[in-house]
Amino acid sequence: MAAFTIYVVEDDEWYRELLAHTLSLNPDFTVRKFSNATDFLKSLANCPDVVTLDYRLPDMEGNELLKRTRQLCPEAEVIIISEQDKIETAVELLTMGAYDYIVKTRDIRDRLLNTIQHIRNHSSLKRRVATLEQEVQKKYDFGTAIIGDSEPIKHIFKLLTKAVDSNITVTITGETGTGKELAAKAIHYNSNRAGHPFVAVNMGAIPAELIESELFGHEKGAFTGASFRRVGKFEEADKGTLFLDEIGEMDPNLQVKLLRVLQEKEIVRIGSNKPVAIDCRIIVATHRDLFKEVKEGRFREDLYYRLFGLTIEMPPLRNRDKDIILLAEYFVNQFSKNNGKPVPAIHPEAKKKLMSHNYPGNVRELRSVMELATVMSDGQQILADDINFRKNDELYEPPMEGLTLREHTFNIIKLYLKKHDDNIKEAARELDISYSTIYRILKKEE
Ligand SMILES: Nc1ncnc2c1ncn2[C@@H]1O[C@H](COP(=O)(O)OP(=O)(O)OP(=O)(O)O)[C@@H](O)[C@H]1O
Repeated sequence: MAAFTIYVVEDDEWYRELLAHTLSLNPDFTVRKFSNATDFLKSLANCPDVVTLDYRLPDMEGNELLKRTRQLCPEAEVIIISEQDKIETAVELLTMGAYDYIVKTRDIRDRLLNTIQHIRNHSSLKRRVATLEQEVQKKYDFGTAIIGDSEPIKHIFKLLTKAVDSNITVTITGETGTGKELAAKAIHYNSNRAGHPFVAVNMGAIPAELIESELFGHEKGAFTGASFRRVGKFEEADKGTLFLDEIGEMDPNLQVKLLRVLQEKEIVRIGSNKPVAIDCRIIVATHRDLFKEVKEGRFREDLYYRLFGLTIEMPPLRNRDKDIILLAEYFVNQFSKNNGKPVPAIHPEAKKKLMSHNYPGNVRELRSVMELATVMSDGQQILADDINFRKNDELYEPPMEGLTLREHTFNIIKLYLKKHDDNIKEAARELDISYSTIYRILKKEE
């Protein structure tokens, strides 16, 4: 861990030396001592990680000093050291943002070291989260995350930039596997909402009776089985982005509710009557032609126009010939590196074979073909024989027409299970639903 700076502010010399000595025994700690508030405040041009603050100093009230410290160094944690064990004072100081309140007793040293250890763990966690956030952001830089150099994809980059620069509602359309979710993430992680959650919900994959509580949350006891309060996806995505995938599959009753939420900018948890304000950007996606759905009466016209903002149509891979090899090399590279293997080259004959396919499963299909080819190759070169396209009837493409929502849900779950070799955990993860939901739906259809 990096060096950790602690300022000890204490007018009683004996205590000041005791605390400073105890802390400086740890070689990672840099300790500075102050006997009054004035000198201490002057030193806050450089913020420490932690301050131990005597509650009674000759030149300033404890509350006031805590307030100023928090203003000057909001990231520094303040531990109040006090003579008295008064619960009201402790509560007041903790509410004002003090990290802990320690009374001058025999075990003060242990207590102080313990608290500082907590703070260190917490701050290293905070640093880790910040690094991870940066990594995620880098991962979704347009150029690095969305591979392509063809004219259609260059046009998409332009639209994505427009979406990032404004808060406009975005509808992403396109066939399965064309990168709709990837585009939504790229918008989010490049926008000023990037530091907040990106929450994805697949409207087609969640059973109708669960979707409302999934989106809006519920209070404890709102219905049988609601044994705890649950925050819905709208609240989870607070200050971030809510990605509603397969919006065209949304139940008509729910369409009305969604429209209301978009208009009022608030939701009401099931079992509650208290509205909760929401602040999240909405991005929706569909593989359907929503306007046609409106004309045929399956999608509400008012919701359609409410959602109508910027439409980004992801091009199918067959219209982006130029990107096929680029993407193929990218997936081989990524897969080999993730598995700690050398990166095989793609033989010209294999490239020819890749160029001759029409990719009904789009980029997702190319990705799985290339991952399998990497496994099948001798590690040096991917040959034409290593490239295997699945037959059309095996492709992952859920049938959408003429089914009830329940049948549709069941089929989707079966397809995801097939895709993950009956691994329920993996299927649940990808569908963003719980294990138990999968079990329950399978059981019902038996
Ligand atoms: N241009 C691209 N560059 C790199 N990877 C891509 C690109 N487009 C898609 N992918 C990858 O292809 C896979 C499918 O993409 P994604 O899930 O975003 O598609 P989708 O259109 O949302 O699919 P569906 O309609 O089935 O939900 C993902 O692994 C994604 O990372």
